[in-house]
Amino acid sequence: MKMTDIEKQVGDFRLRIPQLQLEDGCIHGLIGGNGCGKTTLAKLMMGILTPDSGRIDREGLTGREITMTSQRPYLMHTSVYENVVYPLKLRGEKPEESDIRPWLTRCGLWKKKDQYAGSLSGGERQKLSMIRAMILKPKFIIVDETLSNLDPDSVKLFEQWIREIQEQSAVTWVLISHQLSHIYRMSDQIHFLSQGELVVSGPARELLKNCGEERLRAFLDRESLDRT
Ligand SMILES: Nc1ncnc2c1ncn2[C@@H]1O[C@H](COP(=O)(O)OP(=O)(O)OP(=O)(O)O)[C@@H](O)[C@H]1O
Repeated sequence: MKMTDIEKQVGDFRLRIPQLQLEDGCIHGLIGGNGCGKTTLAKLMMGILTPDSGRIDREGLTGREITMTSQRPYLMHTSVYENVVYPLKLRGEKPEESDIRPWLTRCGLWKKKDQYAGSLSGGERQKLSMIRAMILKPKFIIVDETLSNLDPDSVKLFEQWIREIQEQSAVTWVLISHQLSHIYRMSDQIHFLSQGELVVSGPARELLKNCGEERLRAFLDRESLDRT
């Protein structure tokens, strides 16, 4: 996906993306402070928002090939199992229990398959939201702070899962997170937003270890101070 000269106003906030290239089949980390525009940018990628000006080239991706999960996932008022099955049925598929079981088993939710989804814990809801996105086998997945409530073992599990999917099906991932260690472990490319502007993009290791860009340097210093 490629964005050029994008501007988008929402309320008092203005997002500016001069140039953003999201290479296919890579894991992209989208970072920046609270309110800098990460979710707004993700919604533009998804097509939930349209830009006021500029161009988005989705390079042949159709709407159903792009999926987004959020920090506070919207779940249907039914069971865990039905929450996974429903989006597949909407696509005209007729999934068997044996299609669903491995996904829920791997993240520990199979034993809760008949439980009302609204009664899940915050972390369990996030896991269910990830499953709902991944099982649709999209080509482009945006994960907006969706792993933020997971315990370290569960984060590891999903990190492994994301890598497997990327390697097997060349899926493009956009990970939005304030957990820089997660971004550092996972990302091929980093994109840093500051106050509504895309400031710098590039290879993750280079930018996170050794970046001369002043605003990114200051952001990384503040984040690591917050963690001590
Ligand atoms: N519909 C809207 N109306 C008015 N302001 C909005 C709207 N949507 C977003 N904003 C504002 O745009 C700014 C960017 O919001 P956005 O959710 O994109 O930030 P973010 O980088 O994802 O933040 P965080 O890290 O806190 O999740 C915020 O100041 C927010 O209040």
